[in-house]
Amino acid sequence: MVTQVSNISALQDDKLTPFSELAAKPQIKSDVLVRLATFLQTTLDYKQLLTLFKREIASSVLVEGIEFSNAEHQVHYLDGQKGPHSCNYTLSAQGQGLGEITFFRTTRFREHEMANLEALMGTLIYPLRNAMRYRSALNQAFKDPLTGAGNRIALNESLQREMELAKRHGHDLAILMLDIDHFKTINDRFGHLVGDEMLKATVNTITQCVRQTDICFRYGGEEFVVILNNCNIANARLIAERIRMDVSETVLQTQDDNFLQATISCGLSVYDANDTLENLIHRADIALYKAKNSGRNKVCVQEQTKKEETV
Ligand SMILES: Nc1nc2c(ncn2[C@@H]2O[C@H](COP(=O)(O)OP(=O)(O)OP(=O)(O)O)[C@@H](O)[C@H]2O)c(=O)[nH]1
Repeated sequence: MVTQVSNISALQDDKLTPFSELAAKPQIKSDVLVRLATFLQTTLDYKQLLTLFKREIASSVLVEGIEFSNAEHQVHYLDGQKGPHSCNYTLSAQGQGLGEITFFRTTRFREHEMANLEALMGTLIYPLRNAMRYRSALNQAFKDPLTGAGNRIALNESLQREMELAKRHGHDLAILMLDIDHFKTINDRFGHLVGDEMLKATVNTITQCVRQTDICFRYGGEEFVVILNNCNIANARLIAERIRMDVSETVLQTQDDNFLQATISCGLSVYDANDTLENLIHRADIALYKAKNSGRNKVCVQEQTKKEETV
């Protein structure tokens, strides 16, 4: 299989500076570029943007697949098919890296087609930069700035979506509500900054104990919720136990060389098709209350039947 990869070129702003001299000159009429630029201003969604771009350039250059990746924004997207021939570009705007874009197709890209492609890409740079900025702003709006965990808005959105998916596909879904034990004492003895460090360390430990698709949210001060999708009660208990153990074994070294260890109490509830978001959270909250009242550093379950049990 022959793979054609063009020399990687740095596309800066709307100007392309290829490492190798391309003899061919672009043959794109200015009205095509204006039309394309106008189209690309209609969305801030990078996936839509790339789909639009692929569709709109079809009359100038046939492209069967576009792959875009941006490590900083954790974006990797393929529109269409990968083919045996490809040309790849590193994109940047005003010195800011925008990621890599690769065009694929079954037949070889001719030099004049690459020249056209590069001219067309000039219209993509700023809309793509805006789309990346928008994505970053959206992500920030859903994050707790201290710990990096999702915030309450993100929790509500994600849990609602996961509940709908679980209902539609008959998947299991469980949530954990976790609360650091005697956190007030840590704040009182060592100060709020150390308390903050403890919150961050706890989120780190929690996220290391779960799959990437299971997301951790800060529910309140020192309270967190983890959504465990595709997870039945037995597995949810195991995960909750693992988090409880790992948190109790994590040692936080303060700047004054104090070594702190915290424990966590956990309430678990499992989604039932008749549940509302509030019900599901409420049951996890009741289970957490039970764990606190029965000595802390424990995992408790609150089932739909209102039967409570300790792991
Ligand atoms: N450092 C820090 N402390 C916080 C933050 N948000 C809430 N808190 C503190 O968290 C503490 C919570 O205390 P309590 O609700 O009494 O709970 P607790 O001391 O953990 O006791 P139990 O939950 O019953 O084990 C309070 O002292 C809050 O001020 C924060 O962002 N940073």
